[in-house]
Amino acid sequence: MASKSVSAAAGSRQSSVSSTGSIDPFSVAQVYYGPETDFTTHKMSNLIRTRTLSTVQTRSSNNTPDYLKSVPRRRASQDAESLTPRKFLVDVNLTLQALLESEDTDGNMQITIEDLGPKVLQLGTANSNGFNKFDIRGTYMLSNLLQELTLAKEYGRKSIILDEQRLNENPVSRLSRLIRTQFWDSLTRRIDASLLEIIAVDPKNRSKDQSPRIYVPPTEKEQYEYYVKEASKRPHLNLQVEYLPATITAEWVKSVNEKAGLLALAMDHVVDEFTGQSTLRGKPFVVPGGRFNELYGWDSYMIALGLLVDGRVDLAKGILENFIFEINNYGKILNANRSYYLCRSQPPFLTDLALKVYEKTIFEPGALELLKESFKAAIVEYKQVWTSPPRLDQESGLSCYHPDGIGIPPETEASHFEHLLMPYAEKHKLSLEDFQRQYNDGIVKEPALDEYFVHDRAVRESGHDTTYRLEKRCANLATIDLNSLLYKYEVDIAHTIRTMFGDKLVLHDGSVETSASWDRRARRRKNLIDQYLWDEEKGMYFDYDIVQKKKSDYESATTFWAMWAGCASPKQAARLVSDALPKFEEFGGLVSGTERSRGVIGLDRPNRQWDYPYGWAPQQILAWVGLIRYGYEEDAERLVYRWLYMITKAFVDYNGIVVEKYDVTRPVDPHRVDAEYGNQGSDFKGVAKEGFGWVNASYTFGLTLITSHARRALGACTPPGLFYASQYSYV
Ligand SMILES: OC[C@H]1O[C@H](O[C@H]2O[C@H](CO)[C@@H](O)[C@H](O)[C@H]2O)[C@H](O)[C@@H](O)[C@@H]1O
Ligand SMILES: [Ca+2]
Repeated sequence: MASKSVSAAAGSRQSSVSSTGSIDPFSVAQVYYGPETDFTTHKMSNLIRTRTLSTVQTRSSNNTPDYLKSVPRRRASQDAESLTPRKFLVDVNLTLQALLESEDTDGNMQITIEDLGPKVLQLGTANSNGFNKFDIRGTYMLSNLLQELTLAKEYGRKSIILDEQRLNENPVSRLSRLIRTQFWDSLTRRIDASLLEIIAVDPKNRSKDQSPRIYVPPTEKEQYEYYVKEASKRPHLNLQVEYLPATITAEWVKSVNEKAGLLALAMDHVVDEFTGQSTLRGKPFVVPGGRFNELYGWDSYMIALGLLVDGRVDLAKGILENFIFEINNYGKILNANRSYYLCRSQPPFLTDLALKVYEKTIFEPGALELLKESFKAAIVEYKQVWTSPPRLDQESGLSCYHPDGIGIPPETEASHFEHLLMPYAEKHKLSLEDFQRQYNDGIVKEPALDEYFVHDRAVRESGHDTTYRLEKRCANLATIDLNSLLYKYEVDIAHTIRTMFGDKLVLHDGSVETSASWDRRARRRKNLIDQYLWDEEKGMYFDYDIVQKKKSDYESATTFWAMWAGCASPKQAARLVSDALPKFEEFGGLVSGTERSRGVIGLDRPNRQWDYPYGWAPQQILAWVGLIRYGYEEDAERLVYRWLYMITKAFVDYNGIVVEKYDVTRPVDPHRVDAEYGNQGSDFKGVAKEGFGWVNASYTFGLTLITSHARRALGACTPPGLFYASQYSYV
């Protein structure tokens, strides 16, 4: 590990105050509301004065605050005609109070289209010393005002000069700017002392023992000593540092469910800039957000796509290095790095991530070495996780999601299994809580439940937790999703070994890999996918049930993953576009599964979040890339537009909201999802600071796939039907 010196903050933050004292109206909150721009402490008249100033008023009124008395002001009458952007002089607390009182009529600390206020508030201009008033009108501007005031208050500001441009910014520019300059930073974590207070927090942990805990692999002695030392420096944290056993079994994982903890990740040796001593620093990564405050498997891949567009290669690389660490120390890329996820993985995307990071770092020292380490790790993961028992179905040669584990997944929301477990609790005359404990401890035996949880854990490994597609049978399904991803691994490994490593890659155990065997694996898997998963009559792929020995009939948007991976023939791709796509295309993009496949829902059969009518970012991204790969650019662009429109519209109408998933059939409030644990990302007061990882990424990435014309239409919130009707007569 190379020595680096510790730098203070994440790379994207720069001062936006120029030498003349003027501030970029779109600078990050930290700068915009930071001490540099505080005109009450600095005499920064340029912050207030607009450049068109022609006549200066020197007279101060009696109620002019002291800090403004020396400030030159423009002739009041010019404000109304000014072509230059306005600046407002705002008393933060008073304005915030007035704004919430009149506009947040439902009292949820957000200003949305559901609030019934007058939708107008006056602000005084800075040049007139607040005398000339202008209307701030409409939900979008008022909610932006709420967001800005909330931030200003958090930065301790009592008064601010606020650029009108910050309130009426094009929503596409605003959202992509916030993602780029703020959301990624808010979601960035590293596992080390600098962030322990934040990263140790686990809203999913319901165990009695709530002490923060970190588990360290037995071979990482240096990390262990580091954490022990850091824990002793922070006794208030009560951080428990523990070694993991050399062999991790399902029994052991279950045994620590009441002592849940973080799992250590990759670290660098660095020189502490304050002490000059060598120390460790965690490699950064980005969490999904909401209740998900750890490094996730497939979320991270999607997030990395956005990071790479936004120039945050450091973070994408950190994710990659942490994945390699996980494979080398935990045997797999984990569902996420908490103890209760130790037996479980998630959909694999490592080879594609490694190639994308390599493309962006090609001229950096160590780039090829990192690519090599990534591919060595991917081969180990492929062989030991995805194509070994119990995940490999020997008979078909295809793979299934099928993690190990015992008992009830402890990370789920408390009520998730109530409906399922209540009859068992009644049968054993136990309270629900006692039944759960006794069942987990093996005191009461219920083989049917054991079987249920094998599949439930598999559902969670699939990332599609939960859906009627997979319930009660996931471990028996050779899914089109997983097998497409494994095909992509095989193709990537063959190609990379051949073109980058002289057709020879020596693994850590000394074994040698060449491209030929990976070419063969890919060819074989394509044949198996055609044989077991392709339905010629329906023109799409389905999952294959290895026990019932027949295809499932659930229509899932994962059918398009075959196009992403490149394992569909051009003819199959054409059928997917003509026959399957119309089944999934909804107002806001692709729906996870069709309504017909989901079936009737009701009190006894509640909605599942990965079923109709919900749409998820990874489904959109993989389909877009797949469609483009086969030349269906128009279809891809239309789907991108639908998805981005839905996100933008919710962002505009609902106080800057960006959530985990959307109801793609609802044009008005698509963020409203109450299935399972609700929607992550919606629970904020005043201002959203994180969005949600993969949705942020889908936005950033999606914008690279549409024309500038479409981007302009999006900024004007032009509904998809209207936008495409203006372009193509057939829509
Ligand atoms: O706690 C319930 C489940 O939550 C996770 O699943 C959901 O969020 C993940 C993070 O965004 C995402 O990867 C997954 O696709 C979502 O369904 C977690 O992964 C599950 O294991 C967990 O049981
Ligand atoms: Ca409200």
